[in-house]
Amino acid sequence: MSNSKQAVPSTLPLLRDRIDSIDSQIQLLINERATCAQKVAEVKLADQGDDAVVFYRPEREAQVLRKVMERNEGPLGNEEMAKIFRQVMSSCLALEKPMRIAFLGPEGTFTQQAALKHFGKSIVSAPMAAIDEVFREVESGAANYGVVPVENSTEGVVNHTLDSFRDSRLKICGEVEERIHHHLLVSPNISAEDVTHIYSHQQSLAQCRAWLDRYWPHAERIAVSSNAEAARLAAEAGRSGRAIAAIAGEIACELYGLLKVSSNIEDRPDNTTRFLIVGNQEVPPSGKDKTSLLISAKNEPGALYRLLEAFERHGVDMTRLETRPSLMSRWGYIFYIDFVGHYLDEGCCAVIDELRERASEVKVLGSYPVAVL
Ligand SMILES: O=C(O)C(=O)C[C@]1(C(=O)O)C=C[C@@H](O)C=C1
Repeated sequence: MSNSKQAVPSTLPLLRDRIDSIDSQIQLLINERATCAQKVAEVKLADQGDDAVVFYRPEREAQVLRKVMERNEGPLGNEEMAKIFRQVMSSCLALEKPMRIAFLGPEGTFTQQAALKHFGKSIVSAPMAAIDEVFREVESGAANYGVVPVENSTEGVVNHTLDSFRDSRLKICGEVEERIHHHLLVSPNISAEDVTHIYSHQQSLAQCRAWLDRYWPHAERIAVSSNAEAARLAAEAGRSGRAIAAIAGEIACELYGLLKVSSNIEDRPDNTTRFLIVGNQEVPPSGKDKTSLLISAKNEPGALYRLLEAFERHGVDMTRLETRPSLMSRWGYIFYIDFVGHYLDEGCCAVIDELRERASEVKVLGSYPVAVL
């Protein structure tokens, strides 16, 4: 084993020898860990059987990554170290069973970026044209899990995602938050000075409006179906010598071989989107969880108050309340509520039991680990 107390060599060749020695130890340990993961898969198969076996364990992954961050002593930062272990676990899970993850496409969207952040890069990611198609792909078993956007700090909730839970039996198995950084991108053989049109999704054009007004006031802004589509169009135009630019993220930049003219051009530096992981499994407690509910309130005076009062009385911290038309009656509404804790926790269980008496419908969408990365 490497002894970190040894005197650190001072010459480049000796330092590189030391790095080679450490690398060989790391490589042995990673393969030892992967062998353990293979044994875990055998135990899971023996315990659960071929049809019911669930290899992906979100609660365990969250616990592993939290421990990594808690014991980290640097110089690498906690998040950087957790990302390394995220990929190690992704590779180990792929050894147990390769995961096919459906996401709101096309290739290059922030949702794909979020899927790779949450599951690591050893997955097969499948782009879907719409959010309900992501749900259907997972419900049919064609994908193991799905990743969909649920809210953005600038634009608010994604209604299509909330509405998809009304009729779906899928459970929320996790969440991931992605800082949304927009970049101005052009094809490598295009000069930025020649750009006359800037393509992006309407939301992204809106999120970069002040920057565009200041630095590119004369460029025409063209809204397209997604940032990834804008990046594809910029790459395609570049091949025929047409000077158009795209506003898109890192993954689209890499995917379509574009160059960054300007980075992080979003007007609000805290621009963040939260994504949900949906699947066919309930997740056991991880020690730091949240729960999402769908509730149909009775159409009577004080109905909403009585629902919310139960949380306060049981000391359960409600973190989100969204309203959507119920579609069951013209002015009926359903409520999406997030709260801190797992539905199996005593206080949360008591609240849910009371809600079932006070509401016309209570659907537990899932309890899942609070986002770690
Ligand atoms: O502990 C398990 O259940 C494992 O399968 C091992 C492991 C890991 O690499 O740590 C891999 C995949 C799971 O999603 C969780 C953890």
